[in-house]
Amino acid sequence: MSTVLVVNSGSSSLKYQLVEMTTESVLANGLIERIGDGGSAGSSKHTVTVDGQSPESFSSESPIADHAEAFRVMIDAFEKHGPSMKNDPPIAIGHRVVHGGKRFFGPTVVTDLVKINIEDLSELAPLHNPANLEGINAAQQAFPSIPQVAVFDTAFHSTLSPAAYSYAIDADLADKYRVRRYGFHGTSHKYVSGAAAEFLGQPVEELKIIVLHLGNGASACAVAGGKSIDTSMGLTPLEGLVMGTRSGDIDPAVLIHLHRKANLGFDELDELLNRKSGLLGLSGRGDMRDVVSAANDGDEAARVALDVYLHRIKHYVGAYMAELGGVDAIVFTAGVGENSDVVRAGALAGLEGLGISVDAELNSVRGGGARRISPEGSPVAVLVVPTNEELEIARQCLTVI
Ligand SMILES: Nc1ncnc2c1ncn2[C@@H]1O[C@H](COP(=O)(O)OP(=O)(O)O)[C@@H](O)[C@H]1O
Ligand SMILES: CC(=O)OP(=O)(O)O
Ligand SMILES: [Mg+2]
Repeated sequence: MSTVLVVNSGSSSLKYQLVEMTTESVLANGLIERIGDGGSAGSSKHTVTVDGQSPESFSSESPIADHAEAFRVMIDAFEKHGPSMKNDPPIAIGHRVVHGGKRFFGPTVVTDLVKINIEDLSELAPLHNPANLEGINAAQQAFPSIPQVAVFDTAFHSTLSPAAYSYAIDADLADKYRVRRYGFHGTSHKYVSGAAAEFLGQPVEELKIIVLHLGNGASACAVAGGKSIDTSMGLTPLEGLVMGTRSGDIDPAVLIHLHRKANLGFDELDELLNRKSGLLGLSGRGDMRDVVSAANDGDEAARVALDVYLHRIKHYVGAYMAELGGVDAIVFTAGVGENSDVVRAGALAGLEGLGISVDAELNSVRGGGARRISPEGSPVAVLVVPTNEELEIARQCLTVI
């Protein structure tokens, strides 16, 4: 049996999936949360699913100090509940790495030099790259003879033109300090645009698609003929759409103004824009479910937060239609995009003149796989396509080992 283990290490979590590659079926997956959160509760949560089943005994709560320990806990779970990694090891371990800078354009077998480069790029993705590297180190320790493969969020956007990726600042300074737009969530944008084309029964090479990845982090991507031509995140995963706690687009002069007038230093400004802005900053709630329910209850700040969030999405849809010269499909994905009918309807409201509309009944359907939510015969297909970054990472692993 050929399996690939996919590891997605977040700052405080480790998500994993064991995929059988001939059928692309998921043999087991799991989520370990609150790693290193040794505070008052002192417990981390581990949920495992094997063959689609998650009996009570598979979940456990006990403190997990770091990603190395989380990795051991995962291996133990495989030994206890199967499939055993020791008896039947995976042919590769694939890792999500968020920032690949200008060095990595495709899936890459991890060497010491690759690790040095990932570490070097940590300053451009401080919330993500250090955790990704910890996951790689833990996997190498546990399985020294299995190839580790890094799959970068930035890779899919390596097709951006200089017009799309350049900031209009001093060119020498930009070059020296690697300042340009890189884009993120590329593994998701690639998977989702491919799956959307498959759903429509048309070759992706012939389609113009706008993917709206709306999760905790959120980004839009214009995909022409299967290639990313523009995306809303930039040097770091901060630019673009409004997110749970990140501001997205902002006039850079706001920083200078707040530095001078409110006496905020750079670390405070970093913290402000990355962790205390977005939906949280506007309304005191970072989770879209809470924002929508508060807005429904008449909370004015929540209403404004939702409106700013929707306004920004619409702004990018219009921009990307212009860049693509039209659009065949607009695709919603990730936690908010897959689950919130309110966001989907609101983001595309009033665009009927551009051939874009959402059918209220189709939009209200919950769950399931890829589906169409635009009315029959509507010129632009509006779709919901669940993302599967793990499967895409597993597929890409096979291309390099
Ligand atoms: N029914 C829902 N309505 C609105 N938002 C939802 C719903 N279910 C999940 N979400 C949102 O999805 C987000 C998580 O998305 P996800 O793609 O899992 O994020 P990430 O991978 O970045 O952690 C949560 O912050 C939550 O706001
Ligand atoms: C790049 C990024 O923002 O990732 P996430 O949505 O997982 O935070
Ligand atoms: Mg995500």
